[in-house]
Amino acid sequence: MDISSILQGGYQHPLSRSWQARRQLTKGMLMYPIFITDVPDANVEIKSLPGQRRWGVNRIEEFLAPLVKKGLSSVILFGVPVNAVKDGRGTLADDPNGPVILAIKKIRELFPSIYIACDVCLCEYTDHGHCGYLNADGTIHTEPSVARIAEVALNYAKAGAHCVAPSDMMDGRIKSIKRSLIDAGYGNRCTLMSYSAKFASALYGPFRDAAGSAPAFGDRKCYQLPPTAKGLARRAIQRDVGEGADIIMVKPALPYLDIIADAAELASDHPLACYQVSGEFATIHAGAAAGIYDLRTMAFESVESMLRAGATLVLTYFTPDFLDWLSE
Ligand SMILES: NCC(=O)CCC(=O)O
Ligand SMILES: [Zn+2]
Ligand SMILES: [Zn+2]
Repeated sequence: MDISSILQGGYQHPLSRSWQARRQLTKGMLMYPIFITDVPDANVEIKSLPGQRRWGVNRIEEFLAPLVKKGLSSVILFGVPVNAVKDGRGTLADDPNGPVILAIKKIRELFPSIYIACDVCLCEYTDHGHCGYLNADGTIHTEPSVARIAEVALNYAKAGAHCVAPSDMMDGRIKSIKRSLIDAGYGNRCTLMSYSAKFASALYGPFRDAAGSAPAFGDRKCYQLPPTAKGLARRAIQRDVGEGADIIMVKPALPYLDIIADAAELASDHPLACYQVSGEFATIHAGAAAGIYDLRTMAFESVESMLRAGATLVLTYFTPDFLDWLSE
């Protein structure tokens, strides 16, 4: 055989196979999405997300302590009001006695090593379930939405969040959040991670069930990106870099690897996150349960593909599993 034909000599050993990766999955790249409810003692199974639960603030220690021991380094918080009454402005989002603010303080106190990010959006807290304020005709009213989202983000920063991550997709919110963080003295104390390219995806189904955030009417297609929209995604990424985002995110992850690769090129000097969303996680579980593949092998393949595309940080419900698998 010709010299130039032979590749297999380069990956015949597990170690030389590991060198083929530009970037290896490590525990520090994993950010774990967690659901905190306003029922302080809650520990409730989320049926649509295998192994995931809604926790009350009083249960955070028992929930996180074993994971911290295994090397958990960061979480992203989602508040789930189940008792309180929602309104049009999402008052519950930054209620000083609401689940997110209380959880930030509790985690800072119990686990000072954990990096705490907070999802910032209004959909879990508004009576209409949309991510911003609405005009009478149901369209998004951008300016007051952005002002309110910036207010919520600042209140999370004041409570001690290391990172605020707006997922609402309102135009101009990155600039507005950055400005309000700086003006309040948090510019150098809080990271701004933008869900820059968040697509209107079928894969959020289990999350809406978990967080109670399904829109009461209509859909999110006028603010989340159309799945076909490579150009809009590239423009959103460039805009958010220009508006002061510290981290860029693409979401969902596996069906949008080309967008991750685009973001790696357009925001090459930024950390790049991707979110393996609820439907991706549930699908991998369902496929494994159906005997299509081995769960662990598929979980690694999915996340390693994201790293190959350019991600440096992965938000995933597989985090507890990876902490086990990466410890072996
Ligand atoms: N802001 C979070 C979502 O919109 C959904 C995430 C998921 O489906 O896991
Ligand atoms: Zn939302
Ligand atoms: Zn959301």
